[in-house]
Amino acid sequence: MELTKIKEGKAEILVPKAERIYDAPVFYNPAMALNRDLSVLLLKVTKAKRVLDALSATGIRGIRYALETEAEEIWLNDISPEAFKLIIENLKLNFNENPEVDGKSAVLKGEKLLVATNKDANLLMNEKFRYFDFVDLDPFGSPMEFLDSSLRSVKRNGILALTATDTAPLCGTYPKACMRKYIAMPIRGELCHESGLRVLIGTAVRYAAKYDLGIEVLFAYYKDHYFRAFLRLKDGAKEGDRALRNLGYLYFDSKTGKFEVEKEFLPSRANAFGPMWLGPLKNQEIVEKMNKEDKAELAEKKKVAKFLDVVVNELDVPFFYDIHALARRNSLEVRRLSDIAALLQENGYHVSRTHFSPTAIKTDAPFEEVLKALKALQ
Ligand SMILES: C[S@@+](CC[C@H](N)C(=O)[O-])C[C@H]1O[C@@H](n2cnc3c(N)ncnc32)[C@H](O)[C@@H]1O
Repeated sequence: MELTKIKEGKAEILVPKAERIYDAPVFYNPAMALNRDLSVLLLKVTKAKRVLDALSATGIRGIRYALETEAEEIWLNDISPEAFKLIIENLKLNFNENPEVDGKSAVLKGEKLLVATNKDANLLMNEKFRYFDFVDLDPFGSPMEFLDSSLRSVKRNGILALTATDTAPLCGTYPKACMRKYIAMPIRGELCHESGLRVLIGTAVRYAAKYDLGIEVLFAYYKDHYFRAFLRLKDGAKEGDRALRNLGYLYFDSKTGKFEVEKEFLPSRANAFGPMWLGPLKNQEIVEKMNKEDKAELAEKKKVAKFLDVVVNELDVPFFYDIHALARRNSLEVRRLSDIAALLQENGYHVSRTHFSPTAIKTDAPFEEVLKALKALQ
């Protein structure tokens, strides 16, 4: 395999040379640098010590966690033998020491303990029962096939980080695939990214509940065609019940763009989308701390700062009004978000931008008020 050296954050990583990322024998996607940056910030803020990068590929994620956070014991795993070899090379490159290799595992004991393994992630996570403070699942497509094992492998009160790149099922392009993977009905159209994220979290909540675990969403977002959720497990049957009470359904009138949500275990009406998580998508203290962290060494510092600014100021209410879609559905002209926001604020409502869409607002105003504001500006 022909390799080239890249730098991301504090890590130097050997990655395969390839025309297209999916042709490479070991996967590396530079476009996911922001995903890794945000994960580094969250790890720094939550101070997790024992971390598993379960689907590690080149090792870049786990190596960055070791170099850029307070994590003390970092495991890097991949089922591919080529990836395992490359992880070992990348450990040597970044820590200037040779790991002790024993078959399908390699250990590097220095200031931090680094363990590379070449196993099926499900097998490893089941072996390491309630062992990790933080488990990161960053797969091709859906994380669902690893979800059960990861819930066993994270300590009770630990953190589970999920990436899902299967946006076509979660955004309703392939509803059957969403029903199979997530046991939920997705929605298409302007709300699909927030809905897809909430379906992903809702599924994790339902899986966790059977272990008498609840979930707190520390931070969840959609960006660049992927979903990401950092979920804190909460120990106990009561916590499981509490999390389930945040599940519910979305109803959408495609003629007007009016949406409604209901927090119920079962839908009360026909044409419901879900079940999905309708609770908060962030812990305000955590995202504010992430935003205050020093970003100088991050790979995408400017993009991270811009993105977190929106997240920190975003109203944490389910769903938003995409002004372009609202105008189109109601045969109106598009008007500036700031003008609509000003009218709503004059009437005592809260309004913010949303990271889900540059052409949308989040507000606690009812649909009719938002429509009235848009009409008043015609
Ligand atoms: C999207 S890549 C991971 C990218 C990496 N996390 C990063 O940030 O660059 C997914 C990886 O999962 C590995 N993989 C797929 N199925 C696996 C399994 N059952 N157990 C362990 N690794 C697996 C693949 O070999 C691949 O390297």
